[in-house]
Amino acid sequence: MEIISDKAAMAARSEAVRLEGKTIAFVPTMGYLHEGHLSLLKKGRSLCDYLVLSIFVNPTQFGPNEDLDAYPRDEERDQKVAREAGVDAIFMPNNEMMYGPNYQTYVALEKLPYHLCGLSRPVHFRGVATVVTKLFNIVRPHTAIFGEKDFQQLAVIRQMVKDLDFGIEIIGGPTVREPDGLAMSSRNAYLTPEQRKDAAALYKSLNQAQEMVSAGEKSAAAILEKASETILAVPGAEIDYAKLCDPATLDDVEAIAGPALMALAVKIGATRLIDNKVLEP
Ligand SMILES: Nc1ncnc2c1ncn2[C@@H]1O[C@H](COP(=O)(O)OP(=O)(O)OP(=O)(O)O)[C@@H](O)[C@H]1O
Ligand SMILES: CC(C)(CO)[C@@H](O)C(=O)[O-]
Ligand code: BAL
Repeated sequence: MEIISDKAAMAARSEAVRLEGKTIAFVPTMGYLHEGHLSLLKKGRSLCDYLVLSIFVNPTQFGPNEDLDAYPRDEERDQKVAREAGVDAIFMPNNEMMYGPNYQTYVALEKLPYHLCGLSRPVHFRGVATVVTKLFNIVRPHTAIFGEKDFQQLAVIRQMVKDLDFGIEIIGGPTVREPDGLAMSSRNAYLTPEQRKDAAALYKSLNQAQEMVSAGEKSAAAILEKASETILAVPGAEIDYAKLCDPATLDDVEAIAGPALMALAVKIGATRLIDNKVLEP
């Protein structure tokens, strides 16, 4: 496994792999790897000849009062885990390599970011779309894999790849969960043991919503009221949003008439967690 921090070296490696007629799968991450990331790496490994993992905590997708500086990091452990997962190259640039002096170009979508996480994190998706564009141009993958836990991010990337003709196949991987249902996330490391137990309320509320829909409930308001009740039973929980929306446009849905995305962002103490489930009538 190669560890590459220089973008020209990464581009040259990808070019050499392509010239050999091999295919490249790419899993972009911010590191502090867990089983969710591993499931994406496994998918990539099975799909292509050469597997690239990137680890870069991208400053442009964090707002001024967010957790950029606190974001958990463990390079040594990540490298060990990546080697065991069969990664061929880790691309881990630094901020100067990605955003040099006088940096001034950004990629912004006009509709999808104006929903869900984009409302509470106004610069977030512009930062994600920009860094993923840069990573795609450096790594030049045939296929890239993203987690469904970040449902809106996956939608943004699919739209961007289609609109800008990237010619990269985008694959979504299902959310990997802890035994109590909590979606795995690097940010789970911020939770105290008590908060960690309480955090299972997000998954519980998604399942309750599916049960209501399966029992014939159509009203989004009724479903979301029950979800709020379950989540707010947790001491110190604060709902950033709890929404039912169209999985394609992310527009709000008032009555369930087909598959609907239930999306949650909840602060447990200082930690903001997201989760989602597509509810099937
Ligand atoms: N539990 C999970 N199951 C499947 N994929 C996941 C899971 N958690 C994260 N991913 C995916 O891994 C990729 C890298 O995500 P990232 O490094 O931000 O991890 P994270 O654990 O989501 O961190 P954060 O705490 O910032 O949300 C993204 O495509 C993300 O959707
Ligand atoms: C896609 C990504 C690596 C871009 O920084 C990040 O948003 C993430 O880890 O989901
Ligand atoms: N997994 C999304 C990265 C972020 O929250 O910034």
